[in-house]
Amino acid sequence: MHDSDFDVAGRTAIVTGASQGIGRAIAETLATGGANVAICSRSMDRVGPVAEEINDADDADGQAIAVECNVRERDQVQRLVDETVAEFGDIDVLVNNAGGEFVAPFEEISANGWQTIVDLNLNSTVHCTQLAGEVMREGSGGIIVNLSSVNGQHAAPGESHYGASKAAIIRLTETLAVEWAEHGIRVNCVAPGLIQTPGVAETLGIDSEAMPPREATDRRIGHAEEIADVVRFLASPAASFMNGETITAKGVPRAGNSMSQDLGLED
Ligand SMILES: CCC/C=C/C(=O)SCCNC(=O)CCNC(=O)[C@H](O)C(C)(C)COP(=O)([O-])OP(=O)([O-])OC[C@H]1O[C@@H](n2cnc3c(N)ncnc32)[C@H](O)[C@@H]1OP(=O)([O-])[O-]
Ligand SMILES: NC(=O)C1=CN([C@@H]2O[C@H](COP(=O)(O)OP(=O)(O)OC[C@H]3O[C@@H](n4cnc5c(N)ncnc54)[C@H](OP(=O)(O)O)[C@@H]3O)[C@@H](O)[C@H]2O)C=CC1
Repeated sequence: MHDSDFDVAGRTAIVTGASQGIGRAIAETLATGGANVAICSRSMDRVGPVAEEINDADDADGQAIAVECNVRERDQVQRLVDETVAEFGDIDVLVNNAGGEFVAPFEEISANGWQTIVDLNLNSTVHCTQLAGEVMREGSGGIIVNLSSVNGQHAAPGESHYGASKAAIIRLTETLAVEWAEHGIRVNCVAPGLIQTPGVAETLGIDSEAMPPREATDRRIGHAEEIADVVRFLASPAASFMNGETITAKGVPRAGNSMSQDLGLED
């Protein structure tokens, strides 16, 4: 009989952008599964308490450290990598989660506005992957999970900069899966649909108290934990034959078939 192995216990994972939302849920899920997590955000005041909560939780076997790191700054990413190795000895898993956007028509996005979103989503993923990847290539390999978006798979008005950066992450994932296979590194991607997070709540004013449960299959917004569970699968031996893939997790969108309808950008 085959016994599936979804175990992440004893692994060391970096999760970027983990002070709230999807990143926080990923860190908590991996730590509950016994992984040690190095989590970062731009503010120690915001990410520090998340690490404390993980370390104090009875149901989380893994340990957490918090690092203040703006992933747009390569030297700060190097510090994140160095502090992770100093604390836990290695890096087995990298989750490139930090990201964000503003919604604006293409003609209204300034050169700096475009650069900001490409830096935040794509170039940050490059910095983290190159610097953590160096540790993985010199060691015994590793697993990289990137956060794209359904807006990286399909067009949505107001999302040209975000969509382009998230689409590029999908192609980067596919390319690195091929280039780094010989180093024992698997690289995969998750493309979430609309997920209830503080970032989205702020943008769309969605009330988290009114969230339908995970069991609900009809049109709804997703829970951050529903993305975290996909990441945990990709970070586990159960996903050993997954490489260069993008898993879409979008349920049935609330307003129809696209996130832009949810955002009121399309009829
Ligand atoms: C929502 C559904 C899909 C979900 C996706 C998610 O990721 S969900 C969760 C994700 N959560 C979030 O996304 C969190 C919410 N978003 C944010 O925190 C920020 O908007 C940011 C991270 C995107 C940029 O922050 P920052 O402090 O680094 O940047 P800054 O303020 O210094 O501006 C830099 C440039 O951008 C320009 N610009 C900025 N806004 C607009 C606009 N509305 N219109 C036009 N332009 C705009 C600004 O004018 C400036 O250019 P300028 O004038 O110098 O030529
Ligand atoms: N929510 C959704 O519907 C969807 C989200 N996604 C993607 O999932 C990821 C997480 O989104 P979500 O949880 O909603 O986002 P939130 O805005 O709720 O949280 C973003 C997290 O990233 C951190 N962060 C932002 N900028 C930086 C930076 N420069 N350096 C380090 N950390 C940073 C924030 O921490 P702090 O402010 O403390 O720095 C925060 O912890 C993003 O990549 C997003 O594009 C994709 C599809 C849909």
